[in-house]
Amino acid sequence: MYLEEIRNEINCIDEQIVKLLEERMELVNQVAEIKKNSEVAIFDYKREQKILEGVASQVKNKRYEEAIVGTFYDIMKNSRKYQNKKLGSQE
Ligand SMILES: C=C(O[C@@H]1C=C(C(=O)O)C=C[C@H]1O)C(=O)O
Repeated sequence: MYLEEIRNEINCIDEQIVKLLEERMELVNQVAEIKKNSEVAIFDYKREQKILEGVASQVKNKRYEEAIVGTFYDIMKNSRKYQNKKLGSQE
């Protein structure tokens, strides 16, 4: 495949990822609403570790595992950043 063709495929995948990330953030926003009215902390280390372990076990090609797990780590870091901003925390 030529560079342009490969990049077009990447663009299609990116569109799907953006759509799914937006859906994920809608749910994160709902979680934040619940946290706002309770004592539940924004950061849940155990939950994040479980998610990362689950992601690692789903990756079929182990050459990509580090990159994909790292991506999910960043997704959750930004999810927390969003929640902290929404809830006005200094974290
Ligand atoms: C969304 C939550 O808040 C944080 C972000 C998470 C995520 O983006 O998946 C998971 C755990 C928490 O550290 C949650 O508590 O479920």
